[in-house]
Amino acid sequence: MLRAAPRAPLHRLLSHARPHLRVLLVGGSLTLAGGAVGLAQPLAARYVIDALGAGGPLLAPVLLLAAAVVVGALIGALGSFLLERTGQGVVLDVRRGLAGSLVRLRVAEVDRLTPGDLVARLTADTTLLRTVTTSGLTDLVTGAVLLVGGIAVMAVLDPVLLLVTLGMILVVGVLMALVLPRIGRATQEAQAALGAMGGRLERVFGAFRTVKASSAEDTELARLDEAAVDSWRKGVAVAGWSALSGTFTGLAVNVAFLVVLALGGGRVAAGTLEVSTLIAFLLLLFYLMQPIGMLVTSLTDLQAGLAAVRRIDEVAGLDREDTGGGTAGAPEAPREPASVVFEDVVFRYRPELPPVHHGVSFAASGAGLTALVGPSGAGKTTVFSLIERFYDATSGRVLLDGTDVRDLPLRDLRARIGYVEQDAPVLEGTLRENLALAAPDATDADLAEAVARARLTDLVSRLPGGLDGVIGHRGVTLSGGERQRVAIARALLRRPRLLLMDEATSQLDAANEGALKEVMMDAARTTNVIVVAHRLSTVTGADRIVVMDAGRVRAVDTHAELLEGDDLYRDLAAGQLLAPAQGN
Ligand SMILES: Nc1ncnc2c1ncn2[C@@H]1O[C@H](COP(=O)(O)OP(=O)(O)OP(=O)(O)O)[C@@H](O)[C@H]1O
Repeated sequence: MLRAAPRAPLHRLLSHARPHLRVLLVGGSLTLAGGAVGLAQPLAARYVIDALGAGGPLLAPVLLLAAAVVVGALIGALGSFLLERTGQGVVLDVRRGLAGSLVRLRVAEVDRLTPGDLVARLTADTTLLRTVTTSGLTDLVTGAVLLVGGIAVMAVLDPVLLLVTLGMILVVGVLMALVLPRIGRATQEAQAALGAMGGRLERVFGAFRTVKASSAEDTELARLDEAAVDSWRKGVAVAGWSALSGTFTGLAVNVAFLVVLALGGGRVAAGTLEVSTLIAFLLLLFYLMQPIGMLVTSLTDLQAGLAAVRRIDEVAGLDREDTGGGTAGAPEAPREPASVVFEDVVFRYRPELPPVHHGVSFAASGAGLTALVGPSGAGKTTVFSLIERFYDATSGRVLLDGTDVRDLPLRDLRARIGYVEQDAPVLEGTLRENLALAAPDATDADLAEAVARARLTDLVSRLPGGLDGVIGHRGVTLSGGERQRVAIARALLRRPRLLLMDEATSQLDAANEGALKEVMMDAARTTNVIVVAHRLSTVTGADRIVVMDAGRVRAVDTHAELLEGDDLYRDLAAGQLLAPAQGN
């Protein structure tokens, strides 16, 4: 679904760990030191056994052994705390970066993505990085160093028995080379399935009432279940491969132990090997299980981490908006009405789709009301999307105040505009938060003014908590008309120089419609207001009406002139009982 990231995943994984290099080095060194102290334990044990055999004083050897155990444990604990803390830091950094990328994605990218999958990338995939970028990396190094250290000590103790150990290590190495790529693949598939499950859940909650009303719970549940089972299956595969490698590693160590015991025991019986040396060797062999286990686990984690990095980096490769520069939200004085000009605009949503605009041209400047009317699908809402630069025109130009919108910093461009979407989305939170979304610095007086202008006073007095009353997820606790007016108040608070209003196709009763018309006419006295009108009754008094049909502008005129001169407009008006159709 998403493009692959440009850089090698291992490189990217290491780049996430790099800012924490110093703490990683300290944590890793402590783990290493803890391990080294552990490495000394078999030698201390040999010292105790020799002292026992010789009947010498025991206090010093026993104290040394106890110190090795306690100090090793303490150092190890501190090291692992530091690494875990760093791991959480890496996850925080990556989540921040990813959240920044997600929020700044271009609208066109979001059109083709599944939000649920993006959520999984931000939550589940980033979590996978916690271990791998810290203890995973340090365990890899520490495990390798300790393994080499252990082998060196073994070489000093007995080179023949060492050969048996090396054979065992070779078997484990070959095994890991076979298993690791499979673990990596299965992890990535498991994460993708988790993302798909998020997507399917979001599909259900995005249309929850429709799902219920359609009695579609069971079919939707089946889709969710399918994704859950898919993720489970891949997770089980990872568990299977991990268990297999763990078991074979354990088996290899045990076989090596038995062979060393048999060979060493024979040599002890023959008097060619000290019993203390054999015991020390066997202890070392078991001690080596720890670095070998570290290596196996960290390499397995590394596979999971690389899978997560691939999925996270796919988001980093998506197109983002450059919102930098500009003077966001800073009120400009005086706020003159902005002018809008469309110059022969051709636009297609995606290269493979046919154009939605086939050379749209019109101009709307100064204070006043411009209405865009036309049949469904004519391209009216798309006009707004191009002004806001949610998309860029394929050819032709969109000018705001005489400047091509592509040449304006996005923040500056959008700071001039108030936008009321057709379905007037309301965000979860309080009414105050919803209103101040586009104008965080709005004072109580500003809020009160916008509430009054958008005819929301009744709602504020009815809502428990007033302005601080909580509005449910997607505004479900509000009526359609209230949502529309909340969106209008939000747009007005921005003190826009251009107000774009996409009229709701439904939801408004006569009283609401009248209120909306008043708000619109009121705003049009000082602002350039462009409205996509589905009800012609809302715009009969507009200064100009732009009639669109199938991606083209048919006519621009007043209501009275259009009734006279434009067939389509006359039909639209007749359909809404505003004027008799031709021939009636
Ligand atoms: N994000 C999108 N991706 C692809 N095609 C789209 C997208 N949004 C709209 N379209 C298509 O573009 C065409 C014009 O849509 P637009 O929403 O501008 O029409 P409209 O005149 O506002 O319609 P309505 O009156 O029904 O709201 C439609 O055919 C629609 O299917």
